[in-house]
Amino acid sequence: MPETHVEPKDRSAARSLLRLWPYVKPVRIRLFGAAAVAIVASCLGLVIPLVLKWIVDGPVANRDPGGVWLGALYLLVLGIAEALLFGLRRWLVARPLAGVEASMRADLYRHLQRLPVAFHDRWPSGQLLSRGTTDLMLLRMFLAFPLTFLLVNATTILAGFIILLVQQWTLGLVLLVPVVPLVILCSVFETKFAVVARKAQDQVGDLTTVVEESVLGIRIIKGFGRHRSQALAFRGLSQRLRGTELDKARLLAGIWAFITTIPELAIGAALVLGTIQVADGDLSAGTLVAFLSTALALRWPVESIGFLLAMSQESATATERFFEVMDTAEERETAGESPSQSSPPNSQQHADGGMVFEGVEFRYPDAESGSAPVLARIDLRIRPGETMALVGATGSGKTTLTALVPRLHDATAGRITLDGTDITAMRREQLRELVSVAFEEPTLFSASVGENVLMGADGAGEDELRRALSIAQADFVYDLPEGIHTQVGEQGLSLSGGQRQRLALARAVVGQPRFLVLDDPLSALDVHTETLVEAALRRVLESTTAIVVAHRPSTVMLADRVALLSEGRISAVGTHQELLRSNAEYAWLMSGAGDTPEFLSTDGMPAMVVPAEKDSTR
Ligand SMILES: Nc1ncnc2c1ncn2[C@@H]1O[C@H](COP(=O)(O)OP(=O)(O)OP(=O)(O)O)[C@@H](O)[C@H]1O
Repeated sequence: MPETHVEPKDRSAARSLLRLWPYVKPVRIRLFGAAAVAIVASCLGLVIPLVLKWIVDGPVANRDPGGVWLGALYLLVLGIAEALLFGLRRWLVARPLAGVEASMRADLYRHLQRLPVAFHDRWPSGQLLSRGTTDLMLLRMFLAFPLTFLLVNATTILAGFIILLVQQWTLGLVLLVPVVPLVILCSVFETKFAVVARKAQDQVGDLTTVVEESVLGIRIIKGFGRHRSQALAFRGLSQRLRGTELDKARLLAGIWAFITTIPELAIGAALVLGTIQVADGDLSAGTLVAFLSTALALRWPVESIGFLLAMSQESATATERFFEVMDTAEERETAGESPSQSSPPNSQQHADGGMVFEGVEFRYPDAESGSAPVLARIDLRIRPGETMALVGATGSGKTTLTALVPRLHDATAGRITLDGTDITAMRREQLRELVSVAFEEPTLFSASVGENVLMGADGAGEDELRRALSIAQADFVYDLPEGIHTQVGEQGLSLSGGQRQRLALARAVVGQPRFLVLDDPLSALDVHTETLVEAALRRVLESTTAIVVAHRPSTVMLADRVALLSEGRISAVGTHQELLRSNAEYAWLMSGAGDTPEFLSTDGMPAMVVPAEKDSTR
């Protein structure tokens, strides 16, 4: 089960939240306008006690019913104005903040597309999903509510205390006493809450990963009857999240209790002192009523500070989680030339054309230091128009080698050239126009069959689509309910493995690429379909330079020559027949499991390994 929890660094919530400024800047006028409207609305609430004082000391003391009615009318107008202004505030922020959320989400998605494959290998998908959904929703809510109300409430509290001190400064000082302990308590609360907020948000990410894996792997779970153990594991994770949420609730309840009780005690003390002053004739009854009403009107702005701080902490955590992804460096662009200078290779210009690997070495970024590289000293030349099969035992590095050509990973040493141009000197878009890929595990997207295939080439039309479908022997699509417009489900689950592979193959050939990289693309086809696809593919391969990972002799037959990969090194290059005759390991790999060719040693291991052809790069 994935579990990702990052302890919050020694950080300031305000500094984290300030990073949102570039997104907020375009809507700042509306946001500040809404805050100003809310401040006016909130301060209108503070005028109500002053009207009460006027009613008590004036019309009530003078037994003037007309004055009381007038006072009531003032109160009604103030109440309606307050409500309308709060409504206006909400209207002002709703649309721009939805826009802020959408643009952050779009940036995150675009960035994810540009991050190297190594990043996606490392990060659980649920962590990325939760950052793009729950975290961004939290941030929209923060900008709409806590951010404004922290400002509004702080201003209201300040204005309220000025009114209290002006009315009766001794009683006002009594209410100011709790400020010091409350500030200390709030800062302790913030530190503790930051830790659990981060934990909870990371746990939501872990939970999302499990849900996603379970949905995608539902066939395996059902097939192996693992639903109970999966459910149990899921329950374990959700219990852990529940525990963290309860920790959050406990902290919030604690701060809430203090924030409510301490000011109440101060108001109680002010009430007793005020009553004594009224009895002594030092204070008018109206002033005491107004003083207490103002103090009570400040209760909500003070009490709300607890959960506003909590929401701000969660939002600071969400901001950090968002920028953890956004701060990760995108794929490196061209090393030497600037993108505008680089031009696609021209096979006519280069005698040294084709696909050439020169001293290529590769080590995965997360490999242990000191461990052997996955690929080492790879020198291989695939001539223009030639098809090279790549054969090797499981784990020998075939997929890794093919992934270097479209730069899904960058070689850690050496270089790869296409028709004489170093692939690192090309823009990635150019490179990926030149090179098409089809992997053993074909991924289809939630789109129509046609759209899935046409993803392989910009600007290709229906003619190219039909040609590609024909090459890949994917004519079955015309029998689907809506032909090429049939939507295939997430990952094409509604299609068989062989059908998906044929569509992935069609996608690889639709753009008639100059270079093709096929990672065992026919493994899920029945022998008859495989024969048909091979016949059509042979025509395509004639006009491209291709590298094809092959596990079976039938796939090897598509190739002009074969390169044997042994433990990350090219150990032999030759035609299928040559290698069958001269290389025991190759013969063993091609013979199928259980077969023990006569030239293998008695322990079943290859008796000899032919070294790589000296001139394999020529
Ligand atoms: N993302 C990764 N991070 C670290 N190591 C990896 C990663 N992907 C593959 N490896 C390791 O690299 C080695 C070569 O893997 P690769 O998938 O290239 O082998 P392969 O020859 O294609 O195997 P197969 O025939 O089974 O598909 C293996 O030891 C594998 O464990």
